[in-house]
Amino acid sequence: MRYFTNVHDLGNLKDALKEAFEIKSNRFGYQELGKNKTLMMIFFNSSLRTRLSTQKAAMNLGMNVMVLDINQGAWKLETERGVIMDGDKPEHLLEAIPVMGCYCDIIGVRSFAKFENKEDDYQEKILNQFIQYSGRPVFSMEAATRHPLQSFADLITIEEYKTKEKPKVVLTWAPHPRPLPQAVANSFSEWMNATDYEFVITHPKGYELAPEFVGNAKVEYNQKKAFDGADFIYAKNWSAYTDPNYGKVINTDRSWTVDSEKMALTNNAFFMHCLPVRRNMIVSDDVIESSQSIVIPEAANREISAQVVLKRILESL
Ligand SMILES: CCC[C@H](NC(=O)CCC(=O)O)C(=O)O
Ligand SMILES: NC(=O)OP(=O)(O)O
Repeated sequence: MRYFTNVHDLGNLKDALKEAFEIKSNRFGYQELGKNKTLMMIFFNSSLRTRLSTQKAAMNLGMNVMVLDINQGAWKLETERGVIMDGDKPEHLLEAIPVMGCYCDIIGVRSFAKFENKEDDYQEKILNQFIQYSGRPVFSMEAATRHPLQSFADLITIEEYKTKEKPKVVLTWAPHPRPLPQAVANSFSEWMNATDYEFVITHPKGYELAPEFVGNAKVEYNQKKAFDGADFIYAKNWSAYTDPNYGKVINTDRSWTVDSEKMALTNNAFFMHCLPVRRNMIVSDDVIESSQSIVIPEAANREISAQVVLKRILESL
């Protein structure tokens, strides 16, 4: 595997899950693979889990790791071609990318949607320049439209906790004060649609995700109906996708916050969220602190999803 940007790059999901569970019980068993190999992690946006879990996964595999926060310490980067660079950006992405590629064997990139140009975001303009110009294998640490390391960890977690072969999984929108990317919701939907789970997406009107991510999911505008009989509740905020509201907050209705009254409608569902989470906006304190909340094991599985991906890329070098 040379690139990891979406669910299809992993191939057969059952095989990937088998490999994940094997690694989880033997995470230091492949240190020769990463010996004298360097991972470079490039962040255009903040991170805790991705930053720490991916570094840990690389160290488990015997790799060296370098981390670069583009907006702290590195030169501000011009990303538009043809621009006269007489402003506050001394370096162009088209030099910086191949230079970074000189110093490592594998590159991870985090570059959120900017909401300035929907086409640029949904064509993954930044991530694809790293793929095109770095000369190295590249994986996404959350790009404009997907967060595959998160979604793979989410799938591992559901497989660990499910009590039936085909659980009912509900992705629910919840309110947030800022315009957040659709990436986590898109990606979770893409991965859930690749399983044989019963998958439902619930959100207010106006928050429809792009059709290519909704796929065959059932869309239910009534959150309480969606929660009925659910085995897993996956909460996430996202900003509007459909024009003319792309990247906008069009609803902050706190009746969509996941609370214990709503969780009581479910089949004693587990609560999931990728974190970081805005308590009492997305979810009430008592729900995220309840015995049904699996957000910490979910975050712990980020080390495993990253290690499967890095191991497969190392094996292809
Ligand atoms: C893994 C999630 C990363 C990001 N989350 C945020 O940017 C949260 C920022 C905030 O709550 O102000 C998102 O929603 O895509
Ligand atoms: N879930 C996740 O990717 O967290 P960070 O943004 O903290 O990396």
